This record gives sequence, structure tokens and C-alpha cells, in this order.
Amino acid sequence: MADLIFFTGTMDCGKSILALQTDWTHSARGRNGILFTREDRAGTATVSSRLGLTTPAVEVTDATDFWDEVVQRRVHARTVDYLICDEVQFYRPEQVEQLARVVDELDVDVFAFGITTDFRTRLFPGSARMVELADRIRLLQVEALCWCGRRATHNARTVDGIMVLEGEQVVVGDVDVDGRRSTVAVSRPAYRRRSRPSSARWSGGPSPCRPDRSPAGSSSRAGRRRR
Ligand SMILES: Nc1ncnc2c1ncn2[C@@H]1O[C@H](COP(=O)(O)OP(=O)(O)O)[C@@H](O)[C@H]1O
Ligand SMILES: Cc1cn([C@H]2C[C@H](O)[C@@H](COP(=O)(O)O)O2)c(=O)[nH]c1=O
Repeated sequence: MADLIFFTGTMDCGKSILALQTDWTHSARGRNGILFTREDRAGTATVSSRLGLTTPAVEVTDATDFWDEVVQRRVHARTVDYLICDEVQFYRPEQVEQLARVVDELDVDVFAFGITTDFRTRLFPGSARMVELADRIRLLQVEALCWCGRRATHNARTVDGIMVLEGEQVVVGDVDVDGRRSTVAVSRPAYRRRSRPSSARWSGGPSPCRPDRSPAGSSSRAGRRRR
């Protein structure tokens, strides 16, 4: 019996590295899988982790049909045992439904990875459908830490070090054009405190939003907007 499993957590909690590890582990046991992603920070058709691993993948677009992706390969006598789906928050809800059908009717395991909510704490449409349909939802074990020391549970967007609460839902990347952190995982209290317009500026102690506090290896492409 195949499963649809949604691995989720904030940005920077190790989802992509787990996606690549999962692919490695299953392929090492002779299983055949396909690695999918959409709008990875490092570029098109690649799954990249801040830990340094980068692996080619199939780029998902609005036109991608996961049912066809699997059936076409099987028609050509290629085995498909599992799918790894990274950045699933960017998938269309219909595509998540296709993934559920692939699990149920083609007996293909689907391991999906993505953030649940955006910088406004609202669900991404793809993640919402994943939460509704997944057999299991797993929170990542390596919990990102907020600058205040608590467990980070929310994704914040910053412009010039200031948290913003309005803007487009999708802005790919975690640094701006000047190399400064543009998204950062924070605790809910920190998010709420900074949400108030009067205190929206990061202050009082070291902030990971500042360029000199950016984590090593955070060499993402500066924000690319979509939709
Ligand atoms: N230089 C490093 N040394 C050890 N661990 C690192 C390093 N850089 C990043 N990491 C780990 O990698 C995690 C981010 O991995 P990544 O796969 O990019 O996460 P996600 O896909 O969730 O954004 C960080 O939370 C941290 O645990
Ligand atoms: C919060 C938030 C994030 N994004 C983008 C930024 C990154 O490209 C991805 C998350 O990638 P990661 O592998 O989990 O680090 O999502 C966005 O478009 N909108 C947002 O609100």
C-alpha cells in the first residue's frame, strides 16, 4: 500500500536535504523514483539544500500532470515506485489531487516536502490541499530557531530588515538583490510582536535579518516573483 506523506516545517528546517536523503535511500534499495520540484532557490529543474547538496530534478509547471508523468513512463516500460516532490507549496491544488490519485490507483509512494504558510501566516493553496489529502503529515525533526531563542514556527518576510505583512504570496529565494536575508523563520510571539506597525522594525539584539548574520551557504538567487 502506497502512502502520500507531507513533510513540513518552516523555511530552513531541512526539508530539501531530507527530500534528497529519501531519494537516495529508496534508490539505494533498487526502487525507481522521480524527483520533482518547482522554483527552487538555486534555479530551474534542481533540488538544492543549504547543506550544499544539489540534484537535478523535473521542474513542475502549471501544465504538469502527475498522473500522465507516471503513466507515460510505465507505458514505456519504466518502473516508477515513488515520487519525491519538493517545494510543494508552489504546486496547484489540482496537482496535489493528481498525486493522491497516483498513490491510490497506481500504488506509487509520494513523499512531498514544503512550507505550509506564507509570510502572512496564510496557507499556500498547494499546502492546504496537501494537509487535506495526505495520509500522514510529518513535522521536521531539525527545528529552526527564532532569533529570540524559541522554536521557529512561522515564516517572516523582511525588506531592508523590516518585517512586511503585505505583498505577493510567491517570492522565490531567501535573500534580496543586495544579498540581505529576505525571509526568516521566527516564533509566533516574535511574529506577532513585530506585526504591530509601531514595532515592525527588528530591534533589540542580533537579528538574522541583517546581512552579517546570514547563515553560511545561504547563496540563494534574489527574490523572483511569480503570479
Ligand atoms: N553549514 C552548515 N552546517 C551544518 N548544517 C547546516 C549548514 N547549513 C545549513 N545547515 C542545516 O541545513 C538546514 C537547512 O536545510 P535545507 O535543506 O536547505 O532546508 P529547507 O529545504 O527546509 O529550507 C538548516 O536548518 C541547518 O540545520
Ligand atoms: C515565506 C515564503 C516563502 N516563499 C518562498 C521562498 C523560498 O523560495 C521558498 C521556501 O523554500 P525553502 O526550501 O523552504 O527554504 O518559498 C514565498 O514564495 N512566499 C512566502 O511567503
